[in-house]
Amino acid sequence: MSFRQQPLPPARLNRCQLFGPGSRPALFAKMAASDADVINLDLEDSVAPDDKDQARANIVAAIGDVDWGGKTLSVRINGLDTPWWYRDVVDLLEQAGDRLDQIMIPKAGCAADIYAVDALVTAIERAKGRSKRLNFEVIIESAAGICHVEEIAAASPRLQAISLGAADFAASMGMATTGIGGTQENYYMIREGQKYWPDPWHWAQTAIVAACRTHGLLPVDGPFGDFSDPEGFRAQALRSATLGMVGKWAIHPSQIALANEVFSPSEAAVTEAREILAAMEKAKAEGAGATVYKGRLVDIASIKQAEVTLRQADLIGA
Ligand SMILES: CC(C)(COP(=O)(O)OP(=O)(O)OC[C@H]1O[C@@H](n2cnc3c(N)ncnc32)[C@H](O)[C@@H]1OP(=O)(O)O)[C@@H](O)C(=O)NCCC(=O)NCCSC(=O)C[C@H](O)C(=O)O
Ligand SMILES: [Mg+2]
Repeated sequence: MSFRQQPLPPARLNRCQLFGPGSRPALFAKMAASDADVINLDLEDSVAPDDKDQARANIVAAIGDVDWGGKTLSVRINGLDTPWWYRDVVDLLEQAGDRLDQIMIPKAGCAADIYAVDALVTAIERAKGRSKRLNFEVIIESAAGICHVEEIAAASPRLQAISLGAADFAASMGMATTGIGGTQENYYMIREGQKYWPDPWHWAQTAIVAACRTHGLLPVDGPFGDFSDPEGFRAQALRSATLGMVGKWAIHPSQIALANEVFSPSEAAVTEAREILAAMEKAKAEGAGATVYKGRLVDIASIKQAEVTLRQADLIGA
């Protein structure tokens, strides 16, 4: 371990982030009643340009009017390359109540993008005497974003989470696909006549996980567009969880239970984590730094691995 300790991410659940367009207020109560840990009301790409003002007004009203329970409530503002984003920030901070927990900044390309939003938010918070600090989450979904992901992760103490936006990322990278996440038909290898399909999102995901873990943020997998393919969603989510991501977006209610299941440690995983800690306690009492558990090596690093599972289980109350 470096002299500098790796900070822990915020201690809150982020297994599923449910999105809904700000232009469809009829969905808001359904989103609030769902099992998603995080709600993302959208002002960006699911809202047509002509509907931006109405969507913003819908969201400002709903932040106070709807009972969001214990969920993390977030609004995705428009990108910094549009004429809408500053009005999104101003209206949300000046007109919506304190229930709003965070805003999501899309298409972050460099640390200065986050700095700019931070400066505006900080000024409004001071001017209006807002006591609750607004948090940020960002989406990495461009070539510039992935190149600068580490500086973006370090850009503001308001930052809590970073997601991969597979659709815009694919477009920005010039990837030959219109799929949003998941297996890509033409991304295959051949061995002894058999095709197999590697994961084209792997590199971007691991870069995001590393940047988040370095700076104590929550790494999140973004959308899986084909909501008629639950097995495809589950496969993608399982890969993301294995790589260290803590959750995934849902762009349809049918994806919420899948995300919650994949990003909640199973009973067997929790039992195994507890047994590893017990085995290491025994080893320590006997003066050993390593021991054998179920025929395999466990050592001091295994304690930290087990603690990852147990921290998540504690948050869920399992
Ligand atoms: C995808 C949808 C447009 C589908 O809407 P709809 O046709 O209404 O779906 P269903 O008829 O199957 O709905 C069944 C019931 O579920 C309710 N519903 C639908 N969507 C939601 C939702 N998001 N939250 C809560 N409840 C929802 C319907 O009202 C039906 O209810 P009932 O009649 O009572 O049974 C729609 O799901 C949708 O708009 N999804 C969100 C789209 C979105 O926000 N997209 C932005 C995020 S993805 C992105 O931006 C890409 C990213 O940035 C990147 O670059 O990768
Ligand atoms: Mg996007």
